[in-house]
Amino acid sequence: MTVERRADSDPKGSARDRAALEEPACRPRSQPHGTRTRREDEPPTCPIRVVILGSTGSIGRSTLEVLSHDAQRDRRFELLGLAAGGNWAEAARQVREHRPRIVAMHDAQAAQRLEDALRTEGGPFPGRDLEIQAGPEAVANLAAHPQADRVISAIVGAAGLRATWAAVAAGKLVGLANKESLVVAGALLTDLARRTGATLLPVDSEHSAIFQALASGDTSEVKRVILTASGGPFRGRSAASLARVTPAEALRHPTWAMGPKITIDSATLMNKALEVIEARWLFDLAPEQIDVVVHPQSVVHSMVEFRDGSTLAQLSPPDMKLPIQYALSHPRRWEGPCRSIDWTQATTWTFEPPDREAFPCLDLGLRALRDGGTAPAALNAANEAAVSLFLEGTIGFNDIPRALSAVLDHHPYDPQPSLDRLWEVDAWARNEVLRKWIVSSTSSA
Ligand SMILES: NC(=O)C1=CN([C@@H]2O[C@H](COP(=O)(O)OP(=O)(O)OC[C@H]3O[C@@H](n4cnc5c(N)ncnc54)[C@H](OP(=O)(O)O)[C@@H]3O)[C@@H](O)[C@H]2O)C=CC1
Ligand SMILES: CC(=O)[C@@H](O)[C@H](O)COP(=O)(O)O
Ligand SMILES: [Mn+2]
Repeated sequence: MTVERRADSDPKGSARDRAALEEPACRPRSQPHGTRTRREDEPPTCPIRVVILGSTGSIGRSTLEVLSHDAQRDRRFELLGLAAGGNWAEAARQVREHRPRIVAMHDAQAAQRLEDALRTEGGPFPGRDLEIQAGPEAVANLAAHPQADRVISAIVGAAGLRATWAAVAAGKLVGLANKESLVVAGALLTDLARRTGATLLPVDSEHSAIFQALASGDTSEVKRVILTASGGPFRGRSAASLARVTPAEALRHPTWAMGPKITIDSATLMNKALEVIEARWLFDLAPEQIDVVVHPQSVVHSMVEFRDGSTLAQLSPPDMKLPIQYALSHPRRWEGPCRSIDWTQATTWTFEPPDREAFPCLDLGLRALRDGGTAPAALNAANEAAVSLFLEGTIGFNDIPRALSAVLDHHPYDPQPSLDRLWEVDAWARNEVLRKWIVSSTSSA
């Protein structure tokens, strides 16, 4: 019998069950951030009102699939609101199918197009059944909505920080996919969570795996965590052979279907660099306690090695709906749309060290983590700018790490930046990449 069933039949559960449910998010006994609140100590009260930030993206759409599956069975979730950037057509489709009460579009014109489309096509009627809001403040307000029980933060890039910040400031349970929030402002965001009682529940598959494996222990008992990396589409290739790879080739991820920015990050291994920094803040680990191993099958999502020599891992077929659902149901586990591993099939899982020469972004991330202060924010902004330039064909694949290295060498370092300072450095780094790399690519053309 599972803990879940016991707790259902006896609302108070056994002493052991109650202790299990009292484990706070991300730091089973000694929290890295967030103070334990009564809300976290208890199983979620249904229906759980959900807000999805970045609903039109890959994680956003997977979250809606989790909610759809639930709507046909258990009705444990209720969709309160959606936020997106500019894709009004997808937002309109989502509104018709999922009937949120609020939609916030970052782009004001997109909000108007959405409203026009819904008025002409029928369905939820703007102003009566549906509130449509526009602009970055509307997105942040939705993230902090008083009726939101859980907020899935899945806007891509540093652009997601403002809404993540608003949700954390409002003391929410935040399912965090937007790793860049922690990369840019990990110290400030986790400090804010500690003060407001907010909880960051990892959605990123590796961090969800670590979080799940940690349930049996305590971060003070952890020797190290090992993040798995697929190795991306160019695993096994030399640096020289990567010089002329195209965006289309880099977008062909071997195991995951994701948005374009994170897919390029996977190809450069920058995604793993960002994830090392994310793990540092989620689990309050020293940089030396975070390792990376390449596991091309993406079934073992990460491992925790404890002091006694035991290693625990979390395994499942590669499908983001599982960590998303766990961030929505934690501390419970519910039936959902994900299948489990088929143990009747002969299979081989392999592990190998990452190639740090061909993929220098990994070590650039470690360098930024060790430097601390503004370094990770500068690195992240430079990466966002460089990935955009690569995707539009302006720079080559190997120019991405070159651009990041140049920004780390020259950025105006501040060891203890305020949030405003971090935004200044973010703008400086983007500008630096555009200035230097666009000028050099046009002069060499
Ligand atoms: N995809 C995955 O499997 C995984 C993703 N992640 C992380 O989750 C986040 C989202 O990734 P993914 O879903 O792949 O990205 P996508 O590119 O697929 O989606 C990005 C979403 O962000 C929205 N958006 C962009 N800018 C803004 C803005 N300024 N205000 C409001 N919304 C905005 C987009 O809206 P619109 O399209 O309407 O403009 C879209 O809904 C990233 O941080 C990524 O690293 C982590 C682990 C796995
Ligand atoms: C699904 C997920 O969590 C991604 O961050 C994934 O890890 C990307 O794959 P890589 O391991 O190739 O970076
Ligand atoms: Mn990941």
